Order: sequence, then structure tokens, then C-alpha cells
Amino acid sequence: MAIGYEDIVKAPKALLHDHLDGGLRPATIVELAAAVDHPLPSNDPDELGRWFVAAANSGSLERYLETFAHTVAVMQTADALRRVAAECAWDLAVDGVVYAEVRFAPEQHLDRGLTLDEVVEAVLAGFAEGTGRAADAGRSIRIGTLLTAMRHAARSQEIAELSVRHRDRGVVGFDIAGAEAGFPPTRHLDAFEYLQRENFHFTIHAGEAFGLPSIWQAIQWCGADRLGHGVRIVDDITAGDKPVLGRLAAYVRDKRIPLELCPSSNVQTGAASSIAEHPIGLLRDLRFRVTVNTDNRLMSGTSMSREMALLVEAFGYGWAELQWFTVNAMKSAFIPFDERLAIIDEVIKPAYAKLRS
Ligand SMILES: O=c1[nH]cnc2c1ncn2[C@H]1C[C@H](O)[C@@H](CO)O1
Ligand SMILES: [Zn+2]
Repeated sequence: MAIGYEDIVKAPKALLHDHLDGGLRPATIVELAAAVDHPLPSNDPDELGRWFVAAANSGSLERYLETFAHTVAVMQTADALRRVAAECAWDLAVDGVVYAEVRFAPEQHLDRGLTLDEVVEAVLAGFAEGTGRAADAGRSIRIGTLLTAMRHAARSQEIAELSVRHRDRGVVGFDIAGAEAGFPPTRHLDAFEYLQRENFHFTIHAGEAFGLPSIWQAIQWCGADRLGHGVRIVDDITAGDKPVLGRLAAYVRDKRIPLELCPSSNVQTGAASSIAEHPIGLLRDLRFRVTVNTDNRLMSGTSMSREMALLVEAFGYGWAELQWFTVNAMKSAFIPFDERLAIIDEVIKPAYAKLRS
């Protein structure tokens, strides 16, 4: 039986890779931009939403990233950051996401005088507000925050220390993002070594716009717990009736290193030519630790439910596969093991059992 979209929305979902500054509501951008006189490509929310998707459909990660100038520009005050975070929590909850790790780069939100700590505090307050409101409405969601350092900049050590400073207040991990080619993860080795000494968790955007060397560095030099995208690991797999894994692909699979795959985003930046041809099909068949993610809901005009629905349509997946992606994500989350298990056993498994029956 084909799975209906409304049922996918109802099914509990876990999301590990979602950017706060890539998920604003267009109407919120229009309002916030008016308050700070930031010129937008359109002041009509519907048109603006379409502009983001079209502009991000560039086939290049560098041009895709240019669209963030408009979201980052309106996220420069504590009030704006709190509002955007609260709306993010609510929007994810309404979409049936029960656990999300949402990331952003604090260093990009200092233009109007906030300190790094104030930026983080505002976002954490917004998540608390949004999750509280969602819980009151009967939609429980847990949000963990990841702090990102921009890989072209030189603040990763500072952002790593900021992450550790806020670890008991909702920050559960660290990441690096931005243009990948020319900015290898080893540029930030000091930060990763510091985080390892602190027993902290981190993921690295790698294997999206650049291939195997980036993935290899992220894992073998930097010690990443997960791969942000990591989709280019297929370059180390020889396809055929019996696919053959190279050393790196075998290592990633053997060690159960989670892949934060983002199907729509990859099609937009040219990392995959279509959803149907996205390597997620092969990687799932080979039982890599695959997870499904949104990356940037605004730039892709998407949601967790939509990403799942696209996969159902392209690969004929049923509830068994959707549950597998969801449990994979929950197993790979950066919150403590007992809390992950509680969500899997008490929320995810009972809901899918019902949907499957
Ligand atoms: O998919 C991505 N790859 C690399 N960098 C990205 C991606 N999506 C968003 N970013 C960047 C742009 C944002 O401003 C920054 C922090 O969220 O992370
Ligand atoms: Zn990303």
C-alpha cells in the first residue's frame, strides 16, 4: 500500500542536519528585513520563498551559499535570533519531527554588537520557547543545538570552546560548514583535537562539493563522529551486481559512521543529478548508517516529511525503511545514550508499529 503524505507527517521523525539560518519562514524574513532596512529580492513572502529555491538551484555549493546573505542579515539581534529559533522548533514539531539537531554559525551573528555567548543564549532561549509551545499543543519535540564554525574563517577554536561552555545548556555538538573545495577539515585540527580532549561530539561537512580526500581527512585526521552529507563516499564504491567497497568506504560502513544525507540539497548543489539517482538508494542497500535530512528547508522548499515522501516516490520505500532511517538518526544523535534509547523505544517504535499494522 502506498504511503500517504499525511501519514508521513504523523510518523515521528529524527533530523540531524538542519541549519537554523537555512530554515526561516519567508514571511519572517520580510518582517525582520523591514525592521533593519535590509533590501530583499522580493518583499512578498511567496515570491521570496520561490526566489530562495530558484537561487539555490545553481548546481554549485558556492552560489547556493550566497543566498544565506539574506537570512544571516536579519538574524543580528537577540530578539530576531530568539524568534527564528522558536519558529524553527514549532515548524519542525508540526512536521512530526520528535528529535532535531539544529546548527548555525554564531560568528555570523555579531554584526550588531552581540557577543558569541549572547548569540548562543538567544538561540537556546528561542528553542526552549518553541519546544515549550509545541509541547503545550501536544507536539513533543527535543532539540539539540550544534555550533558551526565557518571553514574559510579562523575562529574554529573559539567556537569549539563556546560549544563546550554551553554543553550543559543544550549545545550537543560542533560542526564546520561553508565552501568545501580549498578548505580542508585539517585547517581546523586544533579545534577537533581540543573537542576530543573534552569528550565532546562533532560532525564535519565533508564529501558534498569535494570528494574522498575531504571525507578521509574528516574521519582519519579530525576524528569526526559523523559526516555532514558524506554522499561522495560512493566514489569509493565500484557499482555492479556485487558492489565492491574501497578501503575508506569499507571503514565508514564497518565503523557505522553516520551519513547525514540531504537529498534535495544535493540535487540543488549538483552533488546528485536527481532524487532517483541519489546515492542514498545504493548506500541504503549496502546498509551504511544512512540518515535522511533537510539541510536547508528554506533554500530547498522542503521539510522532513517532504524528503521522506520524495524517497518513497523515487525508491518505493515503505514504513520499514522510514523507520530504519529514523532509528539510524536517533542512534547517531549527540544526546546521551539512555535518552536516545528512550525516544527509540517509547516514541519511534510504537508509532511505526501502529503505522505498519
Ligand atoms: O550544505 C551545506 N554545505 C556547506 N555549508 C552549508 C550548507 N548548508 C548551509 N551551509 C552554511 C551556510 C550557513 O550560513 C552556515 C551555518 O549554518 O552553514
Ligand atoms: Zn549543511
